[in-house]
Amino acid sequence: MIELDNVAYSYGGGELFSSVTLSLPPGSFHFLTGPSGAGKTTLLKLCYGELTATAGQVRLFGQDTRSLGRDDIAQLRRRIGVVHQDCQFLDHLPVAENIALPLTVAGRDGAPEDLEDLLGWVGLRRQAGQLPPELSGGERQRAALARAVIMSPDVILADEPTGNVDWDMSQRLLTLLIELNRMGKTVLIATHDLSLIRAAKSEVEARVLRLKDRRIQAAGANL
Ligand SMILES: Nc1ncnc2c1ncn2[C@@H]1O[C@H](COP(=O)(O)OP(=O)(O)OP(=O)(O)O)[C@@H](O)[C@H]1O
Repeated sequence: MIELDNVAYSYGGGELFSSVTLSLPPGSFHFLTGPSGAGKTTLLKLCYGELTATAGQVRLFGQDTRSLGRDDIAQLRRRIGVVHQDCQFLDHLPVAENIALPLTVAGRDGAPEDLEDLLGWVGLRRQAGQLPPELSGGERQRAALARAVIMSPDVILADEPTGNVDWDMSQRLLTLLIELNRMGKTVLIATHDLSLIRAAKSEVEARVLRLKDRRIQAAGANL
C-alpha cells in the first residue's frame, strides 16, 4: 500500500532522518513511536504525499510519487484517511458537516444514512449539530477519525489519535482503529503512548517501528 525505500527528509537544515525503509502491506497494523521531535509527523506526511522526500523513493499503491504530478498524488491521497494531530476542523461548520467535508471537496454526495451510521459508530450522533469548539478532546478525536474514514480509504494514518484524552477514551479510539483494521484497512498510528501499544498488542498483530537517532528501528520486546 505504502512503501518508503531509503528515504531521507530535511526541512532545510540537517537531515531529520535518512535511510528510512518501511512497508505497510494491505491489512497490516503498525505503530510508529519515538521521542518528541524525532520526525513522526514528518514521516506520516511523506506517507500521504504531503511532503516530498529529499532522497529515496516513496511508493503509494505501487506508484513512485517522484513520477506523479500533484493531481495524481491528490487522487491517490483519497485512498488514505489521515487523523491529524491537531484535528484541524472548520470551527464555523457543525461537526457533521466537518466530517462530511472530504466528500464535499471531492464533489461527492454521501448518503445521509451513511453519515448517520458513521456518527453512530464514533458515538457522536448527539453532537452532530454542535460546532467543533464545543466538543471535548475525546469527541474531537472521534470526529477526526470519522472524517478520516468517510471516503472509505484503504489506509488510515493517525497522528497521536489519543493525545489529550484519558485512558478510557484512548481505549475507545484504539478499539475503533482495530475495528477498521479488522475490516481490512491498513492502519498506522504514530504515538508516544507505550501503554496504548501494549494494550493493542493483545488485540491485534501490530508491528512497532521506532524513529530514533535519525533512523527507523524495529522496537524490541521492552515496550
Ligand atoms: N514545517 C517545518 N519547518 C521546519 N522544521 C519543521 C517543520 N515541521 C517540523 N519541523 C521540525 O522537524 C522536527 C520533527 O518534527 P515532527 O513534528 O515530525 O516530530 P514528531 O516526532 O512528530 O514530534 P512530536 O512527537 O512532538 O509530535 C522538529 O524539530 C520540528 O521542529
